[in-house]
Amino acid sequence: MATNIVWHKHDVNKKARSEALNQKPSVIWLTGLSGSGKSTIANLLEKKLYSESKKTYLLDGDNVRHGLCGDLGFDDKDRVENIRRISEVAKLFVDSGTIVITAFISPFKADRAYCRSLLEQGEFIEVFVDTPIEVCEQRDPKGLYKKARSGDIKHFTGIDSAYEVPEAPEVHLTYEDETPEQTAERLFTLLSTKGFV
Ligand SMILES: Nc1ncnc2c1ncn2[C@@H]1O[C@H](COP(=O)(O)OS(=O)(=O)O)[C@@H](OP(=O)(O)O)[C@H]1O
Ligand SMILES: Nc1ncnc2c1ncn2[C@@H]1O[C@H](COP(=O)(O)OP(=O)(O)O)[C@@H](O)[C@H]1O
Repeated sequence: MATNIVWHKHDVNKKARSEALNQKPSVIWLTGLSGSGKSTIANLLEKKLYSESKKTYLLDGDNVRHGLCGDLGFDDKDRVENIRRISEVAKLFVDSGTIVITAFISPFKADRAYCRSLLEQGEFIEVFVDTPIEVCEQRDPKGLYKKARSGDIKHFTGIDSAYEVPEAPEVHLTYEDETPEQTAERLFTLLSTKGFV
């Protein structure tokens, strides 16, 4: 625990940075099972925002686990720490004026709520990518469900590790509704309606 530390207030702040970028920062937090479509949707949404000259950053589970969270595994304790670190990073990006998109399974309600609690009212937009496990398992883009079923991977979400369904997400996506492109377009429209872009 760090002690004897004080918070420094800087003159160039979130408001100034946001005005310079002509956008309002936020976190679009995609949550759902492995293979539900988080990365696909996140990537398309970022491309759309980028094409509109918006400053964005995409934090993606697999990528972050190569570096910042490379020391963490997949038991409950490590998942909690994973999302805690991501939340703190997302907050820093928001302070920089950036629109952050995150694509983590983030299976626990309390951890998603933690990120929300770090931000200002309205800045956290929870998007539940509600693809049933049968569909995710059929897609199995990385072959992980196969490995989990055969016991090669332990603590796999939806098989022998929990996923707590969001109770009141800002956006609830059911996989049959639309293509990933249409979903990204809809999320962009939502950001526009809410005045973020
Ligand atoms: N045991 C187990 N359970 C779930 N997922 C696993 C596991 N082992 C490896 N992987 C791969 O790690 C990606 C999930 O990492 P996250 O950081 O998003 O997970 S979590 O939010 O901490 O639960 C996940 O990525 P996505 O498929 O994109 O969700 C998997 O590729
Ligand atoms: N409506 C949809 N939304 C998102 N992904 C879809 C959809 N339909 C099919 N897919 C496919 O499902 C797979 C989802 O993989 P991915 O985006 O890596 O999921 P996750 O990041 O949640 O693990 C991709 O191969 C994607 O092309």
